[in-house]
Amino acid sequence: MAFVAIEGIDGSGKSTVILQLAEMLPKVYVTREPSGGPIGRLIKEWALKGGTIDPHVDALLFAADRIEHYKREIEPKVREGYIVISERYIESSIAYQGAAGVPIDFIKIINSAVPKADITIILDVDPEIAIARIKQRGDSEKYEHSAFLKRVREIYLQRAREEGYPVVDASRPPNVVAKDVAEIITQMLNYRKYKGGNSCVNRQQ
Ligand SMILES: Nc1ncnc2c1ncn2[C@@H]1O[C@H](COP(=O)(O)OP(=O)(O)OP(=O)(O)O)[C@@H](O)[C@H]1O
Ligand SMILES: Cc1cn([C@H]2C[C@H](O)[C@@H](COP(=O)(O)O)O2)c(=O)[nH]c1=O
Repeated sequence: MAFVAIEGIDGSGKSTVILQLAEMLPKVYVTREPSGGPIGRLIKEWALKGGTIDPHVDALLFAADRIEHYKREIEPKVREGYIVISERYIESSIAYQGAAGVPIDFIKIINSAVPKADITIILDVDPEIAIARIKQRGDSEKYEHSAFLKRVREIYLQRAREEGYPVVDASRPPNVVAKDVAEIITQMLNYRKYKGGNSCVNRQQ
């Protein structure tokens, strides 16, 4: 049916919003990156725990995980008629590995084996708020530092301007954020229907 990517810095509220979207929209399949596959597990258990020595390696691992994830899980579920909602996709690599110093053209090339999501939505929040939320949650990962997340946020916002991605103010209460995101998805899906057929909103990189 359609493939939606929900993006944003750590602690922006992606998991919280996606849980609510699954109640608000019909026939939703929820997934995330890093995926639950072997490369995703390697990322979670090794790369995100500080195992890699160069951010190009992170970029390559995330791209490899994504290709497997898209071909094994996302594409089949879209074909079965689901609205597939992924927490993170290509824009996460552009924002995080870009902020870590990997050239964006390199990231685009290694991700060129998979299409862009039909709909990409950025949840935007000040990194200080996000960090406070993460601290409350009680765990902390490699990228969860204010200065780094500021750079990640800037790249997300720049990409939103360039690509026309909707940006949602995620500093508001979760149910308000989820309602906005559900409305954007519904409107974009209706527009797609009106334009005719199942063609995707944007498939180029
Ligand atoms: N809109 C909100 N207002 C206040 N707190 C929120 C909001 N959304 C989420 N939270 C809380 O902030 C914390 C992080 O939320 P969540 O896990 O949904 O973020 P995330 O973007 O998925 O984070 P990560 O990328 O690190 O997995 C959780 O404790 C959650 O309850
Ligand atoms: C897909 C992807 C993820 N990351 C980073 C972003 C987060 O810090 C972690 C994922 O963990 P979370 O459960 O979402 O907190 O990985 C990245 O740097 N590049 C990527 O492509």
